[in-house]
Amino acid sequence: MMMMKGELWSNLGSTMAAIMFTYAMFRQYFPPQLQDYIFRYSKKLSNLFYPYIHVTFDEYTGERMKKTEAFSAIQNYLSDKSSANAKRLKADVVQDSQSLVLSMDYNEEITDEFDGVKLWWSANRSSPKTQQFSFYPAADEKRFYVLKFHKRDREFVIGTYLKHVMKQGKAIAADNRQRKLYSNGAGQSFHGLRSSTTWTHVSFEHPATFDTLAMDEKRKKEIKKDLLKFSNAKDYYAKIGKAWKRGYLLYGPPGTGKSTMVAAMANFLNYDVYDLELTTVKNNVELRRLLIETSNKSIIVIEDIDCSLDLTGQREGKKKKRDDKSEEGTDPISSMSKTEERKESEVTLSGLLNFIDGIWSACGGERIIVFTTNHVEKLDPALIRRGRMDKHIEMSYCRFEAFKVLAKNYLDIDTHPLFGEIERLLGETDMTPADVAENLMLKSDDDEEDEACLKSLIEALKGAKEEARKKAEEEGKQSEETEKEQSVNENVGEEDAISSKEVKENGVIH
Ligand SMILES: Nc1ncnc2c1ncn2[C@@H]1O[C@H](COP(=O)(O)OP(=O)(O)OP(=O)(O)O)[C@@H](O)[C@H]1O
Repeated sequence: MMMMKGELWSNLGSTMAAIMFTYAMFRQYFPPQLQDYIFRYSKKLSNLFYPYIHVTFDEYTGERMKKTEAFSAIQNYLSDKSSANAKRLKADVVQDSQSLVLSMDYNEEITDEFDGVKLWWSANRSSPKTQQFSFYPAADEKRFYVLKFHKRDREFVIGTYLKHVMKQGKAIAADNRQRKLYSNGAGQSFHGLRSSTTWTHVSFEHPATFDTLAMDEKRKKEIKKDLLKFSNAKDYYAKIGKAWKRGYLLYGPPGTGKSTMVAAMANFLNYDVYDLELTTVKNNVELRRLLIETSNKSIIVIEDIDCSLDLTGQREGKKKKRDDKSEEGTDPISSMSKTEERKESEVTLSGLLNFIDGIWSACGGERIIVFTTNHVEKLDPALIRRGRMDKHIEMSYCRFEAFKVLAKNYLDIDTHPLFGEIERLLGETDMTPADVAENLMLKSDDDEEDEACLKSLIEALKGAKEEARKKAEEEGKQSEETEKEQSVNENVGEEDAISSKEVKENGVIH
């Protein structure tokens, strides 16, 4: 046995020596052109017998070194398969440093199978010219994926498989995407000079969904259908030549769930949310800049539109008064800024409408704009006409259907003997879902607590009903008194008219 091992080593040694000797002879006696020629043809010859095709996908492309969409999609596509198949993995932090994603390490290969066809993916990087020890990749290091498949599958891979990889990769990216809530706050201020407003963001983690939204099931279904239809209608909007945008107007009393509805919409469509606070936007120019900066797949919300926009021209007047007051005795720098601010125009209704119809329509797509208001009657019809606000949704007081959703969310119950009384009271009393929810908040884990919550809701509903009755009574009394006063005034007016007539006729002047 020992003898056989020794023989093997000596044979290997002599073979290596023979190869090296032949290679040295070849380099020494063959001219470089001939060497090139021989290499090229030997490669062609070997290709005849090598049945595989290799496709390379670089991470960056072009002079501006833009990250390729294909690389990102492949990275996402392979992340799932890598964690199950690859032996060596590397971990990356994604989603605003909140979760780890595993992918195959460099020089690792994994096998994929699609429709019975076998393919091999490997992750690679080119060795940098400037070698130095560092945790960070060298600037000239290039990363790329290589796909290997049999040449008989060429058509299938190019026509079907790669499309599947791209689609899957993009879908995984959309699922993993950490959505953001943007808000426009004032930028840094320098010596009291306010700089322009900018978007700042935090991750969007509102838990509201259509399942937790207290609303009639039929209306929820209708809204979800409308949203889905919009998000899948890219081709339709292109065909009819309209910008891929949709406007929603949410109106109803405070606490009926307008903000909750926006969150549910964003979670349903997987969109970012831009909370646009118009009162901090200096003028139309700034508004235009902010709107242009919004990204696709987003909901732009303007809450309480009646309070934040100069719909009646009163805002300017109020602001001027405020500025005049505060300018008295202020330092020169801050008073200069206020004078400048006043010279610039405020955000106006026409400015906003122009952006909705014009600029906003011309840049990007897949955007929803939502206006919310507690006083729909105050809004200018021009702002909410169909075409601008395509869908008007009334958020109303809590009725029994909506209550059942809240009872399920808060108490995890579908039915209870007290539901009958609650249904009757909700039909007779106006209470917002926010107030109903307040009563359903559990104070302990006690099983008895469900009943206690429902009883406290019944008491609150009875109280609200009584209050509404008293209010209606008082209002009735007041209107009676006003009517009486009016009729007295009318009588006095008539008497005065008669006496002045008499005076005229009798020609007596006192
Ligand atoms: N329809 C609803 N479904 C579920 N929860 C609701 C609903 N309406 C209100 N709530 C609860 O009440 C709270 C306040 O609701 P929300 O802020 O959405 O009301 P709003 O109509 O936007 O009020 P406002 O006009 O004052 O901004 C929410 O945090 C939510 O818990």
